[in-house]
Amino acid sequence: MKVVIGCDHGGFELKEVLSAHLKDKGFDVVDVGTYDTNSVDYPDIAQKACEEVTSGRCEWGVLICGTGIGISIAANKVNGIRCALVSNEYSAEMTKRHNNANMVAFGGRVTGPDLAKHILDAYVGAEFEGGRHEKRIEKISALEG
Ligand SMILES: O=C(CO)[C@H](O)[C@H](O)[C@H](O)COP(=O)(O)O
Repeated sequence: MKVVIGCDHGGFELKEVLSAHLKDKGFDVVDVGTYDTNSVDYPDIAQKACEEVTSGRCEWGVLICGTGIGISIAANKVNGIRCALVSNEYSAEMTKRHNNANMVAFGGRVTGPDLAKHILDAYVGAEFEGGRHEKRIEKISALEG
């Protein structure tokens, strides 16, 4: 399965860790940058990564900035993207089960690499439940511009 990963300079180190982790788990990882710690603007990276998902080229994606806040705010402006900022395993699991989030965001300056890998695994291992949650997601989509 193809997935996308992207980060700004504040998320670069964690992106390298999570990208390698996803590859170890057998994912085909599309890395849209950034590729070093030079300063970049997270909305540009969010836009590139979201295009991979909304186009259907990638099934879902991971975004990382310093806190995960800016890049998740930017991603959630893109029609069709439901990006959850996750800092614990329960939320990561539930955002797949209830929100069918197609992107998850991390704070590279907030969440350590080992915890981040566990959180990502919780998201990857969960399934969307459908049912009553479908209608709620439809209502989220109806809010899109
Ligand atoms: O968007 C953010 C804050 O919500 C991210 O943490 C950014 O990575 C951060 O703002 C970048 O800050 P910097 O001082 O330019 O490194």
